[in-house]
Amino acid sequence: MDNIVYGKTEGIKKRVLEQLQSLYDLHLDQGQLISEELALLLRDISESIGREVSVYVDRKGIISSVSVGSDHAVSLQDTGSRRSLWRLSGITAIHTHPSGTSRLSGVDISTLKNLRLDGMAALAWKDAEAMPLLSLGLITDLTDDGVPVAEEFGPYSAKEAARIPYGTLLQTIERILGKKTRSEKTGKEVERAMLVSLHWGEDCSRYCVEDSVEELAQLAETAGAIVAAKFVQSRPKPDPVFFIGKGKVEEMALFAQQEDIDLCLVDDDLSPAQQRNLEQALGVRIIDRTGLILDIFAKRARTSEGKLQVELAQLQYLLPRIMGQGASLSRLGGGIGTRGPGETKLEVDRRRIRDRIGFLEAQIEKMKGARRTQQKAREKSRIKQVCLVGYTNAGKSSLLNALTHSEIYAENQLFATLDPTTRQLSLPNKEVCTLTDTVGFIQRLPHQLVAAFRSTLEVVKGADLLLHVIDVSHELHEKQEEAVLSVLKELGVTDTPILTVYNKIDKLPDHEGLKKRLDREESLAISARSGEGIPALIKKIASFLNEGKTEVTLLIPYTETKLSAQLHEKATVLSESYGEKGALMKVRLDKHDVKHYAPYLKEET
Ligand SMILES: Nc1nc2c(ncn2[C@@H]2O[C@H](COP(=O)(O)OP(=O)(O)OP(=O)(O)O)[C@@H](O)[C@H]2O)c(=O)[nH]1
Ligand SMILES: [Mg+2]
Repeated sequence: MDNIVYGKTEGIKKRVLEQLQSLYDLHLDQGQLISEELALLLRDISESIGREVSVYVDRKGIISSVSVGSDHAVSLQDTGSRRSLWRLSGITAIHTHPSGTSRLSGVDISTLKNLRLDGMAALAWKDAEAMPLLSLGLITDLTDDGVPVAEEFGPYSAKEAARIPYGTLLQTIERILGKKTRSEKTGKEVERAMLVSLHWGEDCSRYCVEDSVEELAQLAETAGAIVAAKFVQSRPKPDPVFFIGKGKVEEMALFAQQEDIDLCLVDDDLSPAQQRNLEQALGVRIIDRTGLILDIFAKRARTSEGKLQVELAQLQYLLPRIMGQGASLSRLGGGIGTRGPGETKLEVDRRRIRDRIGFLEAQIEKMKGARRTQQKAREKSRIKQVCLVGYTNAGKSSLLNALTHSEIYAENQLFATLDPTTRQLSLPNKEVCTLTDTVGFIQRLPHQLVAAFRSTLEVVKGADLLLHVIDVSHELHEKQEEAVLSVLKELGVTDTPILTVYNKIDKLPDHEGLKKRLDREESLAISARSGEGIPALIKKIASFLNEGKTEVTLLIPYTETKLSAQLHEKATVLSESYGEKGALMKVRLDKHDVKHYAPYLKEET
């Protein structure tokens, strides 16, 4: 550093110039606005030359430039330290008003705003011996268009100014500005969340605590929150009052305050009392794992049946939590953002919630009836039903798209799909089947949801074949696979044949090894993205659905037109030609149906 003094330095005595240069050697304490020493030096130099003197100080307290004259911007041009849109420049300007008050001028304020300075301070004094007074300008807000809003504080004596907790003040301001910018970007307030996961007991056989908290973070982001911190604690068992230990509670309460946290997500299910106690101790909203998943479901539900089911699950979750809850009732129910059962619904008492639950159950029951009828019709139509199941984000919807050339919603989000979507899939052997996409599963899927979605998930039960999609590129795919199988069991799906489909092989560095390992009959490696393995999968589905079928040629006399109509309905007619004696039909049908047509069987030639 050459200790350059910028600005109008002509005619300044060498002694004073040296004084100006020596300003570079002064360091402020980190987080300090000004020191008395600096204030007095600036006063003395400014008095002796009768001009303004400015210094720029960075966040570490180092003086990065010194200039003379009123052109503030001169030496700031090359600082280039504006870090991101909503951040301040990290530079504070301190300058003198040699003949006037410390009040900031219009130019001072606009420089503050234009350069997004941390602060703009002006010093003035009554006479050469007097203690300087300091006024401080800060950007404290942004307009809706993102224009900085400045405020002036002070004047303070130099002594007082030296004691302002300037660093903390700036952090707070940046947080406010940051929040404002984020919410402008997304059009809604983005909430800052801290996560906590408790490791207790010995059981780490399923998801380990770190993996689980990682998944919780993904869920939180899916729900639209920003994850500010993850806490993990080990304990022999949960604390009955707070769930986590008291020390952790204190640590997190402090963190919440310092970091402007809006909510705390707990990677477990809390008792209503624990939830209340934690909420009071931490001073932020508490959402437990089930609450969070319900929240995401609420956001995703599209069809009226899906919405009813989510509301039912939410109310059942809420019911035990609203006993004697006055003020915090509405807070408990709301999820991230403004979802959850609406405020008005939350204000009704338990009895009315019960009524609503009864109503929802009845509605869902009615829809179930309609669904059953559809299901029966499908079963009768002998069109085979294939159903996609798998862990959330495994690529079920992407696979449905790849197989049926559709464009249903597939996203790198947890629970992108809630409502089942059915498409027709044409198979090579002239057959068609239906392919249904379903909601993704997750480890420890809330039981309220399993119950509420039972009727939707009945398509899984009624399927002829399940394609279990696994994201083989995921570190924990084996645990995810187990989780899916256990939810299937919970749903009572035990007899349906399962074809295991290892997806996303394009993400694996080497998948030849995997393909070799998959010599099990009922598994397959594919990439829904690149299309690799899709033709093989289609073939496999076809042969699976045709198991127990056989192809025969029948000669149906013209007197038996009823029979040929029946064949068109029950079997797949591969070819048909008309001869003298009747219709020659090549058909594929269930082996045990062949006997019904025995008299008409024609020997293969
Ligand atoms: N690289 C790669 N990415 C894939 C593949 N299949 C799916 N994806 C991506 O994985 C993410 C999840 O895909 P989806 O099809 O939405 O997954 P899903 O199983 O339907 O998820 P949910 O509906 O949330 O349960 C998306 O970002 C897809 O683009 C694949 O074969 N390779
Ligand atoms: Mg999906």
